[in-house]
Amino acid sequence: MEKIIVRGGKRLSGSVKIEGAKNAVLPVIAASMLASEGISTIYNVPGLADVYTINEVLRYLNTSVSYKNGTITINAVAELMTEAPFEYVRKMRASFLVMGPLLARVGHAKIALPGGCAIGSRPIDQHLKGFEAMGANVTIGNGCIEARIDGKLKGSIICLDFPSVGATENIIMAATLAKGETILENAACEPEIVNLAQYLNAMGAKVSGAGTSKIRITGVNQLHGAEHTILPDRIEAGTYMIAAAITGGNVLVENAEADALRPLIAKLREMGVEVEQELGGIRVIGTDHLQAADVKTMPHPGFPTDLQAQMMALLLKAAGTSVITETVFENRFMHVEEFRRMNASIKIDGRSAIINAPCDLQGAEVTATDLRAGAALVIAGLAAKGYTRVSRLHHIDRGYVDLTGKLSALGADIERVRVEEAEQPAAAAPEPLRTQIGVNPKFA
Ligand SMILES: CC(=O)N[C@H]1[C@@H](OP(=O)(O)OP(=O)(O)OC[C@H]2O[C@@H](n3ccc(=O)[nH]c3=O)[C@H](O)[C@@H]2O)O[C@H](CO)[C@@H](O)[C@@H]1O
Ligand SMILES: C=C(OP(=O)(O)O)C(=O)O
Repeated sequence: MEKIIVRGGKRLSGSVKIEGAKNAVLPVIAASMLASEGISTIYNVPGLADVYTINEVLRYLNTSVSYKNGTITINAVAELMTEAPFEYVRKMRASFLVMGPLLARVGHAKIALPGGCAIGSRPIDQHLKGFEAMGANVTIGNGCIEARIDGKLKGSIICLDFPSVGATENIIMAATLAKGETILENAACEPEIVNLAQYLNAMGAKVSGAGTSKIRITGVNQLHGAEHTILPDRIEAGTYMIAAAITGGNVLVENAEADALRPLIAKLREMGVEVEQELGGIRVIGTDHLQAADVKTMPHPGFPTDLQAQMMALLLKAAGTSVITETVFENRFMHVEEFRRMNASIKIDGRSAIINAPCDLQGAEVTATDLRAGAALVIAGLAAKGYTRVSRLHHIDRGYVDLTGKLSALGADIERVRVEEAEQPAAAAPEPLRTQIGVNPKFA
């Protein structure tokens, strides 16, 4: 197995380039299956494990996908298969995004229950509610979800209980080929949804209102392949901004878009970090006097849950008491236990983490419990005394292209090494799959 080994104490400086967004490219690749004519070309595609996984899912469904130098070409013209098996889907929850396109184009989809990060119960009831409102018959059994419609889906008015990103994307994709108009209310407003809608419209769809909570989709008869560029990854950008801040560094985060990062920028400034928009990116200049701040994660345009763990790492170095409240996922504090190994003082009270800082962070043997937790531990390691060794790197590889190389180029003392199995910490037991259907307790 591999580990990242980081020795804290270096100030980061220079510039780092941000890749295309994982959370934008996954739905875009899934949406490509809607094109019964022509080829799609997708630019600025990051070389991430999740991208390879969704490409494999599409290939299994009889779509031709090729990926070279950051560009994917997809030909989905052949007759599609409609069943996505467990061995692909379990790796990545976003595989479930093929359900909307399959249902719209072929009228049938049978998908194994999706996997994902160990960040709590992640039901898919809102996706299914949308498909059912459009006339699909949905059944669940033997670890699979099957949806079927005789003829075409029908446009409908759908109001989500919660602005779910995945449900919004799946329902928009399903509605593009439905008969009539679909109105989606309480829709998620994330920039990745705007990016998806732009692609769908380039394919011939009629989607308006993406980026607001009310999205209107008028069904069309057929969609065709199109060219599309993936927007920069705001979460990767935010991760490097926080890494720069925790080291008191001076880093230009190239391609980062300030509009998509407003809540993080506001919090960094509140903590005393200098953040400037420059031509070509965002510059972050750290301070040796970080101030405590309270953070509450929310759907966009609130503070993103995907930056919560990294922000916690930064708050461990800020003077005073900070409170982080996680409202999006019910169990996204798995990194707290790992931070405690690094001498962090954090108390959990329900959905809040109370941080007493500044902590005298010390390097330790830690485990990436999920994707962003992994990045956060590396960030904490940049500011800790001595060596921090992070294991379970497959989580980090889902969402970061060459995290070690990019941090090293900024001056961090960091390397990724292969270690013998016998040296693995006892904690490296296989992970249980934590996905379930049903109603999120918060909606019950
Ligand atoms: C591939 C991708 O884009 N992943 C992102 C997407 O995940 P994802 O699309 O899975 O996240 P959702 O917005 O759907 O989930 C948000 C909350 O709603 C709940 N929920 C969701 C759907 C549903 O049918 N029922 C239900 O109860 C979830 O359990 C969670 O508590 O948005 C999350 C929230 O910004 C991000 O953390 C993920 O990085
Ligand atoms: C939770 C995340 O991703 P996913 O929804 O793909 O598990 C993430 O990107 O932080």
